[in-house]
Amino acid sequence: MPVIKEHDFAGPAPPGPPRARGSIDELGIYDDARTYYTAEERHRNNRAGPRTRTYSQNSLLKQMEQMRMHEPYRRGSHDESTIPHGRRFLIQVEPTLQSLQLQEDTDRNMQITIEDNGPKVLTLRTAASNGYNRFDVRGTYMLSNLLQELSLAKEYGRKQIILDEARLNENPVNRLSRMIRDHFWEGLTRRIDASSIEIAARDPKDWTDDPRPRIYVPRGAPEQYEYYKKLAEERPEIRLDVQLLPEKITPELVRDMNSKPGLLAVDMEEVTDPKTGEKTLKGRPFVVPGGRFNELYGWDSYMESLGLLIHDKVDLAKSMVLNFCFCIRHYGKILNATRSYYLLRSQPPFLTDMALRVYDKIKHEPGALEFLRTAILAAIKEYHSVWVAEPRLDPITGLSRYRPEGLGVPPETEAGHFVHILEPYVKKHGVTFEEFVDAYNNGRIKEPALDEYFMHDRAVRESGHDTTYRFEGVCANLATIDLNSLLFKYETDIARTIRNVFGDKLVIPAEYCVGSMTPNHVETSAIWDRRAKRRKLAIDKYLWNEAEGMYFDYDTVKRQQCTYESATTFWALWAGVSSPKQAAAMVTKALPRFEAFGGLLSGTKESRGEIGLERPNRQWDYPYGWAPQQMLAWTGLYRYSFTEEAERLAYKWLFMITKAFVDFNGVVVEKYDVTRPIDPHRVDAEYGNQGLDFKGVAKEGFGWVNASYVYGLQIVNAHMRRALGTLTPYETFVKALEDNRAKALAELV
Ligand SMILES: OC[C@H]1O[C@H](O[C@H]2O[C@H](CO)[C@@H](O)[C@H](O)[C@H]2O)[C@H](O)[C@@H](O)[C@@H]1O
Ligand SMILES: [Ca+2]
Repeated sequence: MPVIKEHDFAGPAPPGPPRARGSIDELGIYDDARTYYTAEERHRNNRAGPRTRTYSQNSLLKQMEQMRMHEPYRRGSHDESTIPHGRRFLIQVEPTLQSLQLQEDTDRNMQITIEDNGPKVLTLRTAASNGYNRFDVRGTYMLSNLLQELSLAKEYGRKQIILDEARLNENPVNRLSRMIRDHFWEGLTRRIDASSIEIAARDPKDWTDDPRPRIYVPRGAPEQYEYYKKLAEERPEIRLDVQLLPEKITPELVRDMNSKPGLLAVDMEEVTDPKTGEKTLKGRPFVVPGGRFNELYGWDSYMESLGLLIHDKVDLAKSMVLNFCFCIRHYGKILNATRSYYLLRSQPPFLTDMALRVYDKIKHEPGALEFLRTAILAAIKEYHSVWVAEPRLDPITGLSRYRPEGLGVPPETEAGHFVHILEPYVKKHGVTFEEFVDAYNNGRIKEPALDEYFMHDRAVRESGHDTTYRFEGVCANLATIDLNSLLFKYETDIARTIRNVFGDKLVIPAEYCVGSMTPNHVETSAIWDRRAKRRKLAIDKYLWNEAEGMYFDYDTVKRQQCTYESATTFWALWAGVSSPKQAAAMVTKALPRFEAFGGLLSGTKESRGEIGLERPNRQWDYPYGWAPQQMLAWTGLYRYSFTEEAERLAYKWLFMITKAFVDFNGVVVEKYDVTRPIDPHRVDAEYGNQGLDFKGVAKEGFGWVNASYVYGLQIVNAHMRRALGTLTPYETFVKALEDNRAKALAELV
């Protein structure tokens, strides 16, 4: 079986979203909303002269009905429907928005979806006729696009617009790709500096009575401390609280900081202020996941970077790598996310792959090599000090576990998440819930069984898979296939980079040394090759299950393999740790257990077990599917030349997302129920779904799902992409292919 070479893979060739090219592009029909709605000339009805109408599309009709008059009903005249790039409508924004909402948003959730019971038709007036002719806009998709366009037009202050029909009936694959490229990334980009600190500092998870903006600056960045202090003084109205982080970060310190949660500073660059000519600092931007997650996350960022790179937003992906290097330098690790309450834990590590993909795009630029050197050195430091050090390293197997430090109950979870766990203790101590949590967190009440529970809970959150019955009450003991695949990838990436980019010699400066390392010693690829080989042996020994044809976690305390079937088994393909034989076994035996309507399930139904009142659904279990699981599996399957399987899974995922986007007013959410064909975005486990809460038009989508969409479009072939644009279910698509093939064969004879 041919195995593709490391980093040859960046997904197959065709670019993600096609920018409409040729004359349609020159007309700017698919311009981003700002460009489209701020172009004065575009919205001036040059054909109208002084007669421009000011009534809403339906109001004249209503008046005539009231007067029992009949306006001659004219659908667009012949020449309008044959205009090369389609019909254009002359619309009065506010009144049309109002009648549209009143008539079509029947459940009043500020979205037009297949669940609304309106007539699903609205009459618009055409621009070419100066509003004299009318045309019906029909169906959920076009009407919801109209709602979105009008919402955007209103935001840009337009009273009247001339709207291209092509924006209403646009191929949904193109529209979603365009929304992601032109709107969602921007909506999710944050910068922690004077330009927008109040937006970046906002924390929807803040549980305190006074959720004011607060930033913690590490000791090693005094210039940043000065910068934020000055900013706070100059703009007292934002109430920015600037705190210097103590030198030593301990579990007690982090627990005590929970009464004052805040952002953690990330990297800044020195720039010259164009107004004053003076030197100042500028925050390095980053993308946040969205919804309640308004900070820089670990593995979300990696997934997001795959989408950003396809959209040529290389600087943003590069900036996120540099922010990670800053975190390793100042906080000792890539954090779960950059808030004070995440200081002690990390998330699944992807830094080497992320840095190499960025490097690949910038390697001809000055400074590219230094960028890669910094990132690889940071990854080496993180590898030694976080992932292969106690307590995460299991010295017996040589494998690693998620096992962060910490004290007490994680404060950022949704209220009520731990009630069922803590209730018995609350009763036992005869205090209120709040009193118990406070006493337990501060060590006045000791409960060793709870300590054990929360050690595992923290590990669950570090794993990124929070939460799942795979991990409950045991996570910190597990050598997981996910983490060990990722570390194998670090080892092989580092080996190859040292060998191929740095002439097989990498000097490790003092600031990157860990433990007994000698400053400025030289590392070659050999030691990293050996580490990778050792890990592969251990993975084969402890995690591979020949009979089942897949990998399982290994319980390092019970010294036995676990039985929970997790989609993370495919991460071994992504990392290249499997042999071709193992890969083939996984495709034949394991893949069918995880494949569902909308792509890959996180875990199998059998492994999750029965759920009920006492045992609620967990969001990383069956029947949910998550973007990172899909993206890693597609890449892994591709890597081992299982192209057809990768394409099929990508198609199913993309189809589900596109259909929800079309039927539910442009929604893109954090995760999907991949067994639910009609409304897969409905997920009520734990804190519910993120990305649903918008009025009129979605502005952000959700970071890693946005990325999975544009990345997935690179996995499927052109034929599939076209079929997705017409919302063809996978089975219909395959049937059509088979029919065509049979026909072609018959014609051959
Ligand atoms: O607030 C509860 C938990 O939320 C986060 O986890 C979820 O969102 C993250 C951001 O998209 C994602 O990385 C993670 O995989 C999700 O499960 C957070 O990471 C947890 O630490 C937190 O307790
Ligand atoms: Ca509605």
